Amino acid sequence: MSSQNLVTVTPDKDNDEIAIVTMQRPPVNSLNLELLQALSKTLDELSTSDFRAMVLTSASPTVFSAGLDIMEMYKPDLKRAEQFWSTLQDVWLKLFESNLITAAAINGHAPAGGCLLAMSCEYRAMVSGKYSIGLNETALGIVAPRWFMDCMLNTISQREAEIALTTGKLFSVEEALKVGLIDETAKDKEDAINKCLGFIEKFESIPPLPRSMTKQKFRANGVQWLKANKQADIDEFVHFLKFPQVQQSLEMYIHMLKSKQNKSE
Ligand SMILES: CCCCCCCCCCCC/C=C/CC(=O)SCCNC(=O)CCNC(=O)[C@H](O)C(C)(C)COP(=O)(O)OP(=O)(O)OC[C@H]1O[C@@H](n2cnc3c(N)ncnc32)[C@H](O)[C@@H]1OP(=O)(O)O
Repeated sequence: MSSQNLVTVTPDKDNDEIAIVTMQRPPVNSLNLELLQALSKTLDELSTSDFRAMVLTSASPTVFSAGLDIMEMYKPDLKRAEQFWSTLQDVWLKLFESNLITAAAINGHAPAGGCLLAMSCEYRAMVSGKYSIGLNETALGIVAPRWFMDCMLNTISQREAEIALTTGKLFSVEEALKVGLIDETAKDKEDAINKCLGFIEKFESIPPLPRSMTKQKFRANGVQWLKANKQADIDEFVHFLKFPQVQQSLEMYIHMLKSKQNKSE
């Protein structure tokens, strides 16, 4: 699939000022460099378009996004790894600070980087079912970057966030609702999108500029550190990929994911 098709943007059928942004990198929307570049380009285009709101969702029936593509971190080409991390930083900053009203229709699992994308939006509706969402990095033997943590702190309480991050917790849909990691549950993807549209409707009579400036002021503390430390953060990521124990943890995790599949065949 060409990178142009990795993300699609379609106007909502009843309101052409709302963009439905769909990630479609089968099977699980894992965020590789190309998907991140497509998201980054989409966010640039949306920022200069007539759209005033967006709903982020996925074309997969069971996965919103499986997070970062592990293969970008396992035995990586270090130049590509730098570009990968820098693009992830850009996507996060563009989405977290977007002038648009942003909502996530989480139609399946959203671990790690998938949870980051959802938390970067202003509102989350998640389809009920045996899905999970959270920042599970420590369970993989890796450490969520500080700005992932800041993003979680913009969503749930410091205490819940610290326990969730240190334990690598993946929340069930019900647990996520209880701590406020998601705002509402939905019966299916269409219902999740409708709930996002309901959230967006709240701003019907609010002028866009004061709205987005207020949002950005609220979010300024969360982005401050990354903006001041972009290169140091990339260097740390690349340095961290060189640790043998990190590569070993990733290798074990990849085997675990593959053997899980073999068992169910
Ligand atoms: C110690 C020193 C510290 C110094 C600190 C420095 C700080 C540096 C910062 C580093 C931080 C890095 C941050 C990372 C964030 C991330 O996002 S890591 C990714 C985490 N993601 C996951 O854990 C999810 C893994 N996937 C799953 O759990 C499941 O796939 C699913 C629940 C999402 C879906 O399940 P199911 O529908 O049953 O599909 P599967 O059969 O499992 O998968 C299908 C297919 O996709 C492959 N796959 C799944 N996830 C990924 C992925 N994330 N990346 C790449 N590939 C993935 C899976 O292997 C299957 O492949 P095959 O069909 O077998 O080929």
